[in-house]
Amino acid sequence: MFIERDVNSHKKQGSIEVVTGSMFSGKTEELIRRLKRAKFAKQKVEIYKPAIDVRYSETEVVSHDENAIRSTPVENSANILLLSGNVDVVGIDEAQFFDKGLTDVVVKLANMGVRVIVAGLDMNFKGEPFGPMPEIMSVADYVSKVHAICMRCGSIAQFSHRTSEKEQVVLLGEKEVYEPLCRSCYLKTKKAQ
Ligand SMILES: Nc1ncnc2c1ncn2[C@@H]1O[C@H](COP(=O)(O)OP(=O)(O)O)[C@@H](O)[C@H]1O
Ligand SMILES: Cc1cn([C@H]2C[C@H](O)[C@@H](COP(=O)(O)O)O2)c(=O)[nH]c1=O
Ligand SMILES: [Zn+2]
Repeated sequence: MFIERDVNSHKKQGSIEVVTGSMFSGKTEELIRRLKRAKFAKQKVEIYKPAIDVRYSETEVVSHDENAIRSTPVENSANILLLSGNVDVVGIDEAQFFDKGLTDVVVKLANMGVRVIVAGLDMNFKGEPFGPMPEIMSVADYVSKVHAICMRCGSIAQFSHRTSEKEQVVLLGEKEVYEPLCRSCYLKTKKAQ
């Protein structure tokens, strides 16, 4: 489990943390856990998500287990910078859906002394890097890769397999459209398609 060296350390120096993995791997729960701890430490916390992600709520980040935290939906990464004056900690969920400018935004925030925590899918359903996530992982101070459980064999899963035939990269959905799979089950399933 990720433990902050010092919840207040960003006051001396900003930082970038990334929580990544497949769908159902616990990214949002981990993001909420870290942000709630920052709130207990009386820090000013702001949470953003892309405006397109309205699956559970327009104004909350919600995990698959229905843990929730208030959030601001934003149209693009530049808005995050505009809205984050005087903030100690910035949380960003579903970061894969943001534009490539998100990398610059998180670096600028960290350089201003902000602790930035980014959660997002590392790969799309094709197993390819997703949106700005690869760049953000490379500039991050800390990267936590979390895993789901494979729905076919019970191993550790890192792929988000799409069970529908739709081909566009962005397709919002839950268990009706996606299942987490391990490498071996993902490859077998793709071969059989
Ligand atoms: N196959 C699975 N493997 C692990 N967790 C699962 C699975 N299916 C459902 N879950 C639930 O999803 C929760 C994680 O939800 P969440 O934090 O929203 O994940 P993510 O943001 O990575 O999609 C787990 O605590 C668990 O209760
Ligand atoms: C793999 C994949 C996922 N999506 C969508 C599906 C969900 O709406 C989100 C991921 O949510 P989670 O919090 O990580 O469970 O992303 C997509 O649009 N395209 C994909 O390839
Ligand atoms: Zn498997």
